[in-house]
Amino acid sequence: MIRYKKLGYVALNVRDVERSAAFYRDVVGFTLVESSPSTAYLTCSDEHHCIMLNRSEDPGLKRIAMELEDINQYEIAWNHLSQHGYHPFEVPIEERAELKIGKAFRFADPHGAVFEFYCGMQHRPFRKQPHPVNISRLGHVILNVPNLEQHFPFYTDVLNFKPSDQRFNDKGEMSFVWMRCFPSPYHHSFGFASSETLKLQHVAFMVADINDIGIGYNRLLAQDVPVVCGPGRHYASGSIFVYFLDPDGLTIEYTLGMEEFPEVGARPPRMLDGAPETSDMWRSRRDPRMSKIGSVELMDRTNPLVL
Ligand SMILES: CC(C)c1ccc(C(=O)O)c(O)c1O
Ligand SMILES: [Fe+2]
Repeated sequence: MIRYKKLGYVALNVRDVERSAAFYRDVVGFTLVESSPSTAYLTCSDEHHCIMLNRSEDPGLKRIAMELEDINQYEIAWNHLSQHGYHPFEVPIEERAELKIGKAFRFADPHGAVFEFYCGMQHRPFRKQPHPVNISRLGHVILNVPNLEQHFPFYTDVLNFKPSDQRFNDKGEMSFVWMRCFPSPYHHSFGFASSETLKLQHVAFMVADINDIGIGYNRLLAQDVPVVCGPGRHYASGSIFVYFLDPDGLTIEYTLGMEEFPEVGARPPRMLDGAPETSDMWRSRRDPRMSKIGSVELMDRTNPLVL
């Protein structure tokens, strides 16, 4: 089965790369590594990037990139996906050189969303730029997806994601699942919400301590950034959160603290209640603009190399 190091980076489509790069650097707390009118790379560690911004008229998710545990996983993952009828294709060396990543391939999940699996990213011998909010890592990506229950086995059996918790509706259908990319310990790197349409619901960044939540929240308010929910506390992972909107209206979450799972002997997934307290034990108000914007770019099957 496929083994991962982590959720590696998220590629977002934004209308104005320069505007968004400045927002993610100055407001959110990332270090800007490289920027052009078409693409920007930002980081929160000594790796080259954990966010890539791509110019597009349709803001949302371009792709999700997972770092495999090691080079041995490349062939294992390639073969496994091929055997299950998903058709991986290699990322050409010129593009890998731009992305500063090792061997990599891409494929589309059952909804058409683009995943990239790569082996290692260049490290930079620089410290990150000091910022009042200390972001420690890319946390998770949540997608709204149609036919969740039907496609759930793709994420468990093919991708080897493990469910940490699930929620069911009154009809007994799965309405939400939080999943970790094995053997990453974090409660979830992905969440899938049952929905009529495919959409990026939000992207979360983990911060270092409670002061980052408080300082970050007050900075968002002071800079007139729409805070759309929180501060609050999730029941599932136990994390403390604040959600806000980026310049395109994409929903971003600062999150702190998350249950961690051992590789062996992890607790089974829980069935969680559908009450609002499951989402937020503190019951903070949710702004209707939350998670309204966020297209998911689909795999261009006619010309995969342009992705
Ligand atoms: C309300 C959203 C979908 C949600 C719920 C729970 C958690 C968590 O337990 O960490 C999240 O991160 C969420 O974004
Ligand atoms: Fe979240």
